[in-house]
Amino acid sequence: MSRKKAVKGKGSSKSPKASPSSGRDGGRTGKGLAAAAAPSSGLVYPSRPSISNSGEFYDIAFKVMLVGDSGVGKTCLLVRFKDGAFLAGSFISTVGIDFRIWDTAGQERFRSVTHAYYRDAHALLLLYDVTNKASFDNIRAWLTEIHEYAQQDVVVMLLGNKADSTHDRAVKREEGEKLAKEFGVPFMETSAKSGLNVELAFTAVAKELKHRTMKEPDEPKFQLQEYVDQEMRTAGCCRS
Ligand SMILES: Nc1nc2c(ncn2[C@@H]2O[C@H](COP(=O)(O)OP(=O)(O)OP(=O)(O)O)[C@@H](O)[C@H]2O)c(=O)[nH]1
Ligand SMILES: [Mg+2]
Repeated sequence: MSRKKAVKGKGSSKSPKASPSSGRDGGRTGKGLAAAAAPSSGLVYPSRPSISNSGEFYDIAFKVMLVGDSGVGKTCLLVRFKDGAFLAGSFISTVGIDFRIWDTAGQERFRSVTHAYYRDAHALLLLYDVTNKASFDNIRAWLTEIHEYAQQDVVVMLLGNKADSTHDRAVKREEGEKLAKEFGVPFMETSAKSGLNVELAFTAVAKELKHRTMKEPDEPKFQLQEYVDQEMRTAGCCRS
């Protein structure tokens, strides 16, 4: 697995619009978004390092999707990540992995379109809004949908977004933790507004995907939730 061969200035990145759906944001797209869908296996192993839309070389591409009710902050989270942490050059840029993130529309009327894109997703960031109880209650339905349409081994992470909105909070952190435990998925609260845990959410998923692909047979499994908890402890609970 060779490392990334060259990196152009991140600021030069201009992702084409190829979102699987278009919500209120008109289908704004994310970092390194693929112009064409990945092959059905999902994993992209170019015979030689290929160049991504952002002008970076990579050996493997992972497809990550942001899902959840309309208005929970999917697009904002992606924009925050894309314009912040990722630009600083992180874990992802050092291992030569293209991390393609697909922003989806949460509106019901686009749901059937989104389903079609679950199949080859490697990871799903499932968001609810901590100020919107209904978006939290709908998480069960989202998880059912994910089980139905996504790959069995898809990495799912539950994110309670808008954690900055302390006055309007309608869902306690403990409730999010409990639900995540029930479904055996990692969980954290985020804020696209303040940046809380945004980088951590994406890098934790990237680490899990990288580990799965590159791990030696006798290497222990990457513990995503443990990693997240450890990182939050190290950062004194609130990363931005
Ligand atoms: N306070 C606060 N507001 C947020 C946060 N993230 C998003 N918002 C606001 O929530 C609203 C919806 O955000 P979007 O990112 O467009 O939501 P979405 O999930 O992409 O919605 P759809 O595209 O319709 O599925 C916007 O008004 C944002 O400003 C956050 O972390 N904190
Ligand atoms: Mg959106």
